Amino acid sequence: MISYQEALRILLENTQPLGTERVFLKDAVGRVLASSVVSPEDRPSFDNSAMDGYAVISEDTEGASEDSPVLLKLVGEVPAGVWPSCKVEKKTAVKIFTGAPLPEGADAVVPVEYTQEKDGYVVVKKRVPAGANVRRKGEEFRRGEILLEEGTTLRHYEIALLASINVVQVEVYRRPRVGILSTGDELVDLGEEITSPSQIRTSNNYGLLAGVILAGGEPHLLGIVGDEPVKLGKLMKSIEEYDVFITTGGVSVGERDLVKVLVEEYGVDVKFHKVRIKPAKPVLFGLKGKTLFFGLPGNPVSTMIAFDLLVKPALLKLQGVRNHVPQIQKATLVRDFSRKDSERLEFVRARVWWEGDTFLCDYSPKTQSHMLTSYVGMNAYMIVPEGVNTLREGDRVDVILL
Ligand SMILES: Nc1nc2c(c(=O)[nH]1)N[C@H]1C(S)=C(S)[C@@H](COP(=O)(O)OP(=O)(O)OC[C@H]3O[C@@H](n4cnc5c(N)ncnc54)[C@H](O)[C@@H]3O)O[C@H]1N2
Ligand code: MOO
Repeated sequence: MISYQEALRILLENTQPLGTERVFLKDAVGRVLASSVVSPEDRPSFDNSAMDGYAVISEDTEGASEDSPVLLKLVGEVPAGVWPSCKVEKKTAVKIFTGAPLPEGADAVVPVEYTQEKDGYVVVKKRVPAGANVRRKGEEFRRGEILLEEGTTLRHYEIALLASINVVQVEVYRRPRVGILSTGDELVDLGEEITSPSQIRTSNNYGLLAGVILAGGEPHLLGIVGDEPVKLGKLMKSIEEYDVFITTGGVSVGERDLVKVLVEEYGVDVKFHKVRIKPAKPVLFGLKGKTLFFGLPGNPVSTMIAFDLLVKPALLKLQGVRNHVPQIQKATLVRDFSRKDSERLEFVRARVWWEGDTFLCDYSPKTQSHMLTSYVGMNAYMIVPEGVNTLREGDRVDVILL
């Protein structure tokens, strides 16, 4: 059985970014840039005021204070959006508003709070050095400068920046199309009637749907199949219509475990089956043509963990995200943890929080792989290394934020 690191390596080696497309900026939220964006202009594009106040020649304010103010003649006014028609000359000032272009001759702005207007003059009660409260042309960035690198995920900050340089459409990686299929004779879909006490409600396909959306993919629910070879065969033949195909259940060692048989019958080239992780040990990964095929274990927590640790990094890499591997942080454990079996790297649902300047970690009392409530109120996985049975209060532990 291979380690998680080895599984991740094999998976990412077989995962390459998808093609690209152009989308309108308003549809690009959460998408990943497929080419770097270069600025077509300087920002600011002209010298302008950072404050409401008076544009002045800084030297004219020399020595100005509350007790000995200086008097400057008011020669005009520039609101934002208007190009100044007046000039600032020695011993004069121009009334100016935030964002308005700095008139010729001025090199500083006195905020309105330190002034008083009187009979066509401004009383200046504070000295301002050259450049004070002025936003210089090109001080933020220059025309021709790379503003956003290829591989950047577009959050609201990047969308605002792109709008500010008039990017109407943007080149992004295609979203992965993800087929999601639940297998199991015992499963009953949402809203359908349970007709026998041995049946259970499906949750994996809906959990995966949500996970795929949050990871930037486009989920396609393919429903549930039990022991229905014709339906299953038809679905398995459609694998290559998707960039990623996920099944849940039937991947373990039981005689009735379908997926293992199916991958052979339908020509999935299996790259690994079983990883030394807990839960989700029986996870299977392979390729059918260019499609990434994941057989996730049926236990609901195992499905979620296999998704977070393997499927999600692949989805991110398919979209061109640079940092696609789960990021590990350190936290201080607040309570002893112990387990009997130490063969596998274990991912325990946990909660992390700051207390003063210490990042603390506690874990869910529910550690088993059929208990979805083990996620309730939790925001991290606490990682228990292979070969370790006990973690002590005060130990620094590895955590992955959910
Ligand atoms: N003899 C052994 N038995 C098992 C082993 C093993 O090594 N030897 N591994 C165990 C581990 S670990 C896991 S995880 C499970 C995974 O098994 P399968 O992937 O074959 O999953 P199923 O048997 O089909 O189902 C397991 C469990 O999950 C429930 N399930 C399935 N699909 C859904 C769904 N869509 N929504 C909600 N719950 C679902 C199913 O009813 C079962 O309770 O195998 C262990 N066995
Ligand atoms: O790996 Mo199973 O996922 O332990 O429950």
